[in-house]
Amino acid sequence: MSTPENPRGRGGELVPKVYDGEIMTGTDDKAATADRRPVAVVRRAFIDCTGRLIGRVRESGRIARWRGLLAYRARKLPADVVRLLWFLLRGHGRWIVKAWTWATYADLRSDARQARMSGDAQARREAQETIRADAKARWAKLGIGLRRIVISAAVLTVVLVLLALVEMLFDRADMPGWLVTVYQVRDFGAAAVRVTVSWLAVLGPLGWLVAAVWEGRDRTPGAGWLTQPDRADADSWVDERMISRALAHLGIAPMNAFFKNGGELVYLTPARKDGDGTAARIRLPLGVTADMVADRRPTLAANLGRASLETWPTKGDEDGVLDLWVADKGTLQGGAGDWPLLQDGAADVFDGVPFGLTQRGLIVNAPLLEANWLIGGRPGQGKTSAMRTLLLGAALDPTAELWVYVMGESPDFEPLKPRLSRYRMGMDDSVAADAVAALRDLTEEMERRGRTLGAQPGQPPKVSRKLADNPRLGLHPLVLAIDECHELFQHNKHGKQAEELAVRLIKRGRKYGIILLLATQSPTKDSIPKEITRNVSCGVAFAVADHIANDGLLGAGRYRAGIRATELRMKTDRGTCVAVGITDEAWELVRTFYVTFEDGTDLVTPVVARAMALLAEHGRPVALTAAPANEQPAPVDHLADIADVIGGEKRVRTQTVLARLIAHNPDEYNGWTLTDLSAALAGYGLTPAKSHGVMVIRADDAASALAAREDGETGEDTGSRGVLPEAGAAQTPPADLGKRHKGRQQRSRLNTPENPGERRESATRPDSLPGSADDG
Ligand SMILES: Nc1ncnc2c1ncn2[C@@H]1O[C@H](COP(=O)(O)OP(=O)(O)OP(=O)(O)O)[C@@H](O)[C@H]1O
Repeated sequence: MSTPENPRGRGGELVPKVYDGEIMTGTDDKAATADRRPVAVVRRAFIDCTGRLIGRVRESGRIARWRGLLAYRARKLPADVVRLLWFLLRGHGRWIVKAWTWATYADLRSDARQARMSGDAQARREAQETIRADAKARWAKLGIGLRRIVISAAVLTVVLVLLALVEMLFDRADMPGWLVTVYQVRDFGAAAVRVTVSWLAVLGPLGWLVAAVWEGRDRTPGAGWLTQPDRADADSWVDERMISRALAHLGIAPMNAFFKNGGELVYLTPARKDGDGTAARIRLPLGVTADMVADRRPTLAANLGRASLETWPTKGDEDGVLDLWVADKGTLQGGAGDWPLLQDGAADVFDGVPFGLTQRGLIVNAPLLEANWLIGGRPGQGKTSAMRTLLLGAALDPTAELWVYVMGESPDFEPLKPRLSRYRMGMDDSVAADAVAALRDLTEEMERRGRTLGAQPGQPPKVSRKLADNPRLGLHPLVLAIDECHELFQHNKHGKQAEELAVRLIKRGRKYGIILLLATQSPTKDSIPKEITRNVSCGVAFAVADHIANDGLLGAGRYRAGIRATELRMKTDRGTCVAVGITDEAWELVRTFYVTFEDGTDLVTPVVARAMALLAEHGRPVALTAAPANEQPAPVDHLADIADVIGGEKRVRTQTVLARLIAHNPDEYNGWTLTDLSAALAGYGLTPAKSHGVMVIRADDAASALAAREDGETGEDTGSRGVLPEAGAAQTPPADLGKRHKGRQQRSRLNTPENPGERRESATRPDSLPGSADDG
């Protein structure tokens, strides 16, 4: 080995310098082989082992972290000591306050004060009585405790003095056995007390100090400050302490006061990992509501070191309960990935179809059965794609039938065409007319399904998978999707009807496997009827401009409750939506799956091809519901309707008849005027008559016209049943009219119970209505 003075070793070779305390890991082999004495061998082995150990220690990241942590705490030691001293002082202060509160009944008096301030005399009286009763009880308890101690001490002293006197007079050897045992117990007790007292002299003050520091500790939960060197790991770590601190700096006055007075937040659910983030449920202090926190979302997000979109303060079960979900940093930026059914697989509409990934990183199986959807957002944010994904899912269920209406020029659904039994796209009125016809057909289909269900054994309350599988029943899932639906609801001619029919379907179609999917850019109260917004079960909002659009899609009060799609950024958050009703949670932040159909990439067509193959495999046609798209609805029988609305009355004012007709069949009669009614009556050879100065339609006349028409029809062949009679075609009714047309006959009979003969006569003279003698 060389020395600093002699860098050359014993053999004259150059060897590195060695300083005191340096561990020689790379010991010179030659030197090692040279010295084979046992001491030198052991020394070399020791050096070798420790060297390796240190090397390993250096490699271990965990230990390195601990070393870093300890070094950090060592640096912080002076500050920690000051902090502990402060806790010690504050602990004593808090004890004094507690003792004072106890002695002066400050707690009880504050109840009384609150009652007085709220002007509740009864509560105040009760609080004062409680003070009196409680105060007595408190001191009484103290007195009883003290008395017990004094009595016990006196008894013990007497016993000990007696024992000492007896021990002075008698030798222990002469004492009876039981007395000796008593002395032994006394001696043992005395020894125990001595030991305890000697320990207490040391442990007592120490315990006192610890208890005082504990009492004076920071009341914010968690002991993160002990181990958390800095906020470098705040990306994935949100604990109660961080949340409390973030809430304490929101600038909400009652919250500030609460923290200033040493208040502690109650964590109904402590911060815990929840998917790709952290969730906590917090009871807020007096005077603070969850809405107030939601309103300060950007500040809260900044305090937690997150983006606004990653911070979700929402209202819990009550206004004073805050549900907070904070995403792990950056996790919401990635897309949802490939749609699970993109390459293979089928879907079952009864189980839902894959729609997207929630903030918890779970796949949402979107409910379609017993659900209706309203999807909205600003242009280009992913509404149509989301609707298409839902339809693609439904297409992979061979029992589902799909109808699509696009109220604009857009090719988004073109590739689905082979799988759609009804499809119209465009901006012209005929598309709106067809969409309304589809809604009307669906309402009729709904009635039919109601009857079919009612006829099933056990009268099942709703369509089940088993019933849907039976093609003869026609109870399969039927999905109607309308893209840009605001164009339809705002249509000057068809809008009103569309609204009424859609509302009826949404309210009642649920049980019958009829599903409505609506997408819109414009979810305002003018463009989407309120009844629709109120009744859809699944609301989906992509980025929206304001709280009106937000609540239009997600339901009233959602914005205030912190469920806000306004936080979603145009473009940046394209494909991400806030949804309600699609899971059991109050809301979900969903990154929707995207099945590409743009820029020459078409992943939709292969899925549709698979859907077609599935249909073929199950032997199911594309169109299962009877009415083909171009079928004209049966013409409305105006005469029958007029007779119907006259009901059991002898005559009814023309205005009333018109109003009743509109109520009876708004689709047909909305927009009719008295002139239209007169024209229709004239078509049957009827003219309104004057009675008591007003124009009326007589029940007799209507019945006669009907009877005359029926009579004429019996002579015709069946192919002409729908043809309306000519004006002059009213003929004498046959004598057996009542027998063959029970419903009409009953109505006629009710119309003129007192004079059936006259009725028959008047029916022979349809042109004699004005000024008819029977009006008197
Ligand atoms: N889930 C998604 N993931 C990624 N990109 C998406 C997603 N959804 C939509 N996009 C992108 O956004 C574009 C617009 O989508 P889409 O046509 O569905 O929007 P929109 O809201 O219906 O627009 P508009 O109101 O103009 O009809 C798509 O072409 C696609 O590039």
